[in-house]
Amino acid sequence: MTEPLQQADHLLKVQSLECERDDRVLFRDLSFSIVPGTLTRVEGPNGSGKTTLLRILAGLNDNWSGQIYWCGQPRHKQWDSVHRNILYLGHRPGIKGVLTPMENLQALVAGRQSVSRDVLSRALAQVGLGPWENQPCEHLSAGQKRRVALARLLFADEPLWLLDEAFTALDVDAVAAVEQLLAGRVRDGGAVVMTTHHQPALDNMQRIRLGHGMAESSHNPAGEVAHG
Ligand SMILES: Nc1ncnc2c1ncn2[C@@H]1O[C@H](COP(=O)(O)OP(=O)(O)OP(=O)(O)O)[C@@H](O)[C@H]1O
Repeated sequence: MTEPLQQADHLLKVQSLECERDDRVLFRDLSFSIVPGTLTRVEGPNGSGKTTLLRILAGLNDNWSGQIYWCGQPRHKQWDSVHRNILYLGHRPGIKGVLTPMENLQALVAGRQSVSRDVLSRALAQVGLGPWENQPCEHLSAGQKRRVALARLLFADEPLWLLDEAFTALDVDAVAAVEQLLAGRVRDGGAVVMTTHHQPALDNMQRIRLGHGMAESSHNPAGEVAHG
């Protein structure tokens, strides 16, 4: 379980963020806040820096300048809290092909919670993988592999989820199920930041737009507007 966070009006606060790659500015002077109970979509064309931004927020990319605060304090002073309280799912499913969905899910939730095999089995059934529970993942389709990774979200109690292309390869029913999961998470006070080329059927999204050398954020449900 995660520990209580320090009181602050935001989980993440980003100020004047700049990132250059291959001598190209991906974004500059980008400022926004991520507050509890909100959903934020990072938008932009291919190559505009969405994955890069998400990895920076997760602390997986150091190639940036600016300020990043976590719960009111400079992020670099509290990596333990950051790592405990942020869930990052990358655009690749991040599962092992030689392992079964059950074994992958056991590995994904291990270390945070002790969850029985029956509970994991129900979670796999919930994401439509019941019949494939014990097949090696290398024999599954792209969408089924993505479902294995997304089953992890059913056990995720981290206050901030960073999801890169979570809808990729999912069929219509699975997309709707993930949307419901995210909406529920936000209703419960969690925060979600995601990249997706799919237009989610979700209300009150803050948008961060990247691309064409421009970056801006808009419609912060918490009332704060920042721009690049
Ligand atoms: N490992 C890397 N080394 C160097 N440059 C990279 C690397 N990964 C990505 N880039 C460059 O960084 C830029 C932004 O890539 P990024 O993956 O963040 O874009 P994106 O908006 O997520 O794209 P997409 O919509 O295609 O997923 C691209 O120009 C890309 O060429």
